[in-house]
Amino acid sequence: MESSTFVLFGATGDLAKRKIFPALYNLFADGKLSGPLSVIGLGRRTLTNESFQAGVLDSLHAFSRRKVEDSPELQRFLKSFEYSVLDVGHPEDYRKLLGHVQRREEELGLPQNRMFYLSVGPEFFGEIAANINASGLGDTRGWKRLIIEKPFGTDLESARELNDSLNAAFTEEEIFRIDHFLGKPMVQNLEVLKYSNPVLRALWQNRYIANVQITASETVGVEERAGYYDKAGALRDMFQNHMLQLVMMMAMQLPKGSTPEDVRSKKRHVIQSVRPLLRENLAQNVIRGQYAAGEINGRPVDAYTSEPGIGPSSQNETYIAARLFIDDPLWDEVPFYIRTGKRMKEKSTRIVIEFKEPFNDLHNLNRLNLDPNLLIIDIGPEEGISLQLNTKNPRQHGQLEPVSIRHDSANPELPEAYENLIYDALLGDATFFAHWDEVELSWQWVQPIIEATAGGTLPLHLYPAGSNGPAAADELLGDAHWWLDEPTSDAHNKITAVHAADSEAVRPGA
Ligand SMILES: NC(=O)C1=CN([C@@H]2O[C@H](COP(=O)(O)OP(=O)(O)OC[C@H]3O[C@@H](n4cnc5c(N)ncnc54)[C@H](OP(=O)(O)O)[C@@H]3O)[C@@H](O)[C@H]2O)C=CC1
Ligand SMILES: O=C1O[C@H](COP(=O)(O)O)[C@@H](O)[C@H](O)[C@H]1O
Repeated sequence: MESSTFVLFGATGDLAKRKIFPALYNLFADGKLSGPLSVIGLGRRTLTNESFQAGVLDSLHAFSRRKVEDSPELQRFLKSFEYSVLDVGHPEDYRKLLGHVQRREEELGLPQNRMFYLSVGPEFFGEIAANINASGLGDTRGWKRLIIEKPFGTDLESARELNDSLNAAFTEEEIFRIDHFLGKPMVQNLEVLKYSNPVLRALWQNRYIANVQITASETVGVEERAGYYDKAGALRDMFQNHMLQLVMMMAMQLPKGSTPEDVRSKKRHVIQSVRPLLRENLAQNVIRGQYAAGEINGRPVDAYTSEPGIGPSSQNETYIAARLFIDDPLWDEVPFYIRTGKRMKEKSTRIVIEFKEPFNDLHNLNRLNLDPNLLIIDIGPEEGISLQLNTKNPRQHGQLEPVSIRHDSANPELPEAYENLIYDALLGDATFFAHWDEVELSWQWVQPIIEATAGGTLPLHLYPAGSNGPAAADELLGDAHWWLDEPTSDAHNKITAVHAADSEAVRPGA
């Protein structure tokens, strides 16, 4: 890897503290950052280099997966961090920054490779890119790259505008859009699983797969992010990006030895082939939900509308589920059920593949009523793969029963998503970053949901905190059901009953 300067906008913020500093430290400690390191942190507040370095050290103690002990190496790492005051809207601050970057390049003998990481609100992205261009920061004799965080726009139009403003200063090849789900080891493993296991590879198609279920459930609520979340909702916070990326990663098929371009082209093909949502049947295919008061791990929790910073009549969704189809011969008529929500029963990101049971079709007189074979891919917080098979139980008169074969791959030594992604960006490998085409096509697909929500035609279903989501989401699956949902509490059963009897529990749109 060629050495570079890492210019971090938003270096005094939450993401820098929780994810970016620990990721850089772990890469450094693993010996993955070759040559001298130069990180220049930016923010409006005034900090000396020493106080900035002390903040970096605090964040390592709090968030690094690796134990942090004082050593000459640690001191060397901390000394590579310097700080400059920069207000996004002040062009003179960028000229000052250019002087700072050049001074460090000379002091450390660094090539003019510059990584600009925008860990600031998306409203600043366009202005920063323009100022990088205008100030000369982008005129390098080496490479320049831009890492940006989500959210990438708030709808199709704003995403296009944002992309145009970035393209004025950076080419698509220079832009690395982070979707941290793509940095998770098990997501990165998905493709390998398929091409290196002939058994799975053969089964990865509509002939054998009955349906695919992708769940990202969380027990946390809105926390301190009311201002952002009440506008974004689950649709923009998780669904348009992380969930649709998981669909692409799950459904694409690649030959071994594929290039990053092949991966992106296959992903584009998948998202392009997702059958468009029609206004007429949107409510049968998409379920929006919001958590009511409930109980999580034995503790009572408030309704979303009672959370600090959220209005009592908020119509924002904290849960969304959808049924979608991919119009491609490999996936023809295989439903993909996807859902994500806050304040649910458990924290879990998981893909479940339900295989068809050829003997259980209606015309077969020898129906066995077997449980289907399931392939379960646990992405987090526990990582692992399980296969559910049917076998005879000799102690139960040879009765058939399901057994699970499981491999747990959790390992605290494994790099975290941000480490993987920052490392790849430094190498210039864009495989696990979202290409603009994927982002644009994802917004295009969710646009009818945004419009129906704004027009009040997509109802908002309440679900009790601590449940598996609104009962209406079960109906998406018809005769099938969500696999591996933990049993729900009485509260859930009660509210399900209320759903049926009392239209108060289903709020029509705003
Ligand atoms: N935190 C998280 O877990 C996640 C965050 N993100 C995204 O990452 C980005 C950063 O989030 P987060 O760290 O949480 O946000 P914070 O609000 O914690 O930090 C914002 C940062 O931006 C800087 N900043 C704000 N205004 C200006 C300005 N006018 N000029 C220069 N710097 C400015 C602040 O510095 P100062 O106050 O010193 O000016 C601060 O360093 C956002 O886009 C967010 O959506 C994405 C996924 C997860
Ligand atoms: O991007 C986001 O992801 C987190 C969930 O990520 P995970 O890695 O903890 O599963 C979510 O809590 C947050 O609202 C969202 O912005």
